[in-house]
Amino acid sequence: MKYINKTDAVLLLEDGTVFRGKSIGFHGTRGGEICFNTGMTGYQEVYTDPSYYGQIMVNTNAHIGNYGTMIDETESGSPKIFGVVINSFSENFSRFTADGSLQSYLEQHQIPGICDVDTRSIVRHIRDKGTMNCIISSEIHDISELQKHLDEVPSMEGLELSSKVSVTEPYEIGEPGGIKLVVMDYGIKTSILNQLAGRGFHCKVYPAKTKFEETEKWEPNAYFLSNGPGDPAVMDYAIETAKQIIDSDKPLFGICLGHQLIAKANGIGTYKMHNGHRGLNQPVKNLLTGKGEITSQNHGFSVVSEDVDKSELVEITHINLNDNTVEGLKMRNKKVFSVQYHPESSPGPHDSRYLFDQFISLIN
Ligand SMILES: NC(=O)CC[C@H](N)C(=O)O
Repeated sequence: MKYINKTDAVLLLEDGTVFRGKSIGFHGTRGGEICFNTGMTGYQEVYTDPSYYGQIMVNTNAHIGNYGTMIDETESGSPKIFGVVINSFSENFSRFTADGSLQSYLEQHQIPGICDVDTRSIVRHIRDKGTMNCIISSEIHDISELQKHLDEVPSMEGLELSSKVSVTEPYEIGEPGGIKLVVMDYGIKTSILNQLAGRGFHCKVYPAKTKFEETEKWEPNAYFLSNGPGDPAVMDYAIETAKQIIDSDKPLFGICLGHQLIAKANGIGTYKMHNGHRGLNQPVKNLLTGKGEITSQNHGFSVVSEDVDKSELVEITHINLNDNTVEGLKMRNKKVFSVQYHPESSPGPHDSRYLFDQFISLIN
């Protein structure tokens, strides 16, 4: 288990904390928002989830890379994370279906990383101090020099990123003849589309900034707002689209960023969390059924619970059992609902996939 690239690497956090380790992936320098994912499996799905665009990922699972990479396990065409922070990185891999090593995958897509660092202490540090920016480098070892590059990394708060990861042209997926569903692509994961198409939806996926009037020309039966990166509060164009869909009275389902946009369209605020929820075992309670579900999550912003309590139009359907944050919403007199977590759960447990069936029942 040896690395091709054994040069020294540095991880510098916004508060001046320095971690030193070895370089993995692409030899270079890149900054982003540091966050951690507690999932024990699924590193490739996580790295290719477009919602992670702009973020540098600390994997709390100690061993990463040991089962290689496989093209069928991507959530988009390329890794969207800006960098990786790993404890024990394995360049060798063992799985007969793998088509390459994680090292070559990261190199090919120019994603830098650092390994041989104490990821437990990094996570404890950012868990206490909160989310912040960071920079990884295997070429600049002088901290004051690296600091200048880190200063140029924008804050995630106030950043619109969906237009950087959305498709550029509309395309269709699923069975013609099925329920016609407009999917607004704010950075959609492939497995969400697979869940929808697999249930017989005929989806037409539109670029993030497509106007509602344009999507209506296709005469859809329902709408879907996808997950995606960035701060929902500054996505005026998408909030406007959500308002128009709601006014049209067509059924609407939103996941993660889509959920936050539905909240914003109803005058409910969002805020940046101290630390986001990123992992595969977040406990959620469905308040409508009283049942619990273990969920897959990836978000750094959340919906203001007090604003929902004051709203006459919207109610909370799901809450997080760790911290009571809002995990699901529905509109009282409309066929509109959303969840903050990821029911497609790739990776993660499949407890929440009933929500896709619920969407079909709502439409019918
Ligand atoms: N997975 C997502 O859609 C993430 C939504 C949003 N960018 C957040 O961090 O909260």
